[in-house]
Amino acid sequence: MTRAIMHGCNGHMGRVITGICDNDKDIEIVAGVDPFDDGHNTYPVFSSIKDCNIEADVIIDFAAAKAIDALLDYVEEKKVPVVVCTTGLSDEQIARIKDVSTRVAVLKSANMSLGINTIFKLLKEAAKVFAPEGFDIEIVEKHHNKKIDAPSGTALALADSMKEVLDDDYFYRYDRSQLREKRNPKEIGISAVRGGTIVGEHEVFFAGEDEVIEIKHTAYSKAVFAKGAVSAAKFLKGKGAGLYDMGDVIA
Ligand SMILES: NC(=O)C1=CN([C@@H]2O[C@H](COP(=O)(O)OP(=O)(O)OC[C@H]3O[C@@H](n4cnc5c(N)ncnc54)[C@H](OP(=O)(O)O)[C@@H]3O)[C@@H](O)[C@H]2O)C=CC1
Ligand SMILES: O=C(O)C1=N[C@H](C(=O)O)C[C@H](O)C1
Repeated sequence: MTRAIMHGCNGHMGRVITGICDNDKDIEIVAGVDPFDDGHNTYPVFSSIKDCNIEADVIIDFAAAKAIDALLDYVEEKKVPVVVCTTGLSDEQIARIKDVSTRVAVLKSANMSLGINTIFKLLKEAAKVFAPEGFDIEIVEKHHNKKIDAPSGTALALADSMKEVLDDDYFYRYDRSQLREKRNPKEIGISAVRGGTIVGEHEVFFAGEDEVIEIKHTAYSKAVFAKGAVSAAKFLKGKGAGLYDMGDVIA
């Protein structure tokens, strides 16, 4: 049995994960953390992670970038492994996660779905074939109108996965509105659409002369992310210090 703390328990993802754990005998949410609590949870809820006095094997985090520093303080102090799913983190926060992972197990992933984590591998192969042939690379992501960060963490991770196998001079272009020049062949364009209740769509285009390859992932419910996060929490229980990702869980 994995005992988990749900960080961001009253948010959209926290609620879906709570529902999944209610029907899974191998994991139990023993406490939640969220600034606002309407008392609907069956577990105790703390308004701040620093006040949480319940022991657990792992923390599942779907909260907000502004909450990450206090979360990492707690992880360091209690030496409790953490699955970090929150996106929109600063470069400093990402650097701190790497540092903390030298002392505690941390699994960080901008997208917990099987589909996106498989696409990371496919994109590396595709980029190796199409980029040297002069194909332009563009990413378009679409999300609901409640999303705070743009572009999505997944779009950045998709770009990063390709950049690993491309020449160093490739760079990310988020906005062309001030440009009056042709597209730079070394840019990876990343565009964000926000509207309605779109759960999450990511599309990567390799656009060449007279042919276009499109690789697309569509999430139809938040359950795809929640199931991945629950698997990741079970995986991380008892793990030694290190920086893990969903590739380790799926492998
Ligand atoms: N890796 C992945 O696969 C996925 C990642 N995400 C990411 O997860 C994050 C959460 O998404 P979602 O659930 O949709 O967002 P929500 O805004 O619905 O939920 C976040 C919850 O965290 C709460 N919160 C804010 N500050 C703190 C704090 N200091 N401590 C604890 N909880 C806090 C919020 O409270 P309040 O509303 O009062 O501020 C809210 O209840 C986002 O960054 C999103 O991009 C989402 C889906 C999949
Ligand atoms: O905020 C969301 O909803 C999502 N955020 C993640 C991201 O920023 O990539 C993952 C998923 O697409 C849903």
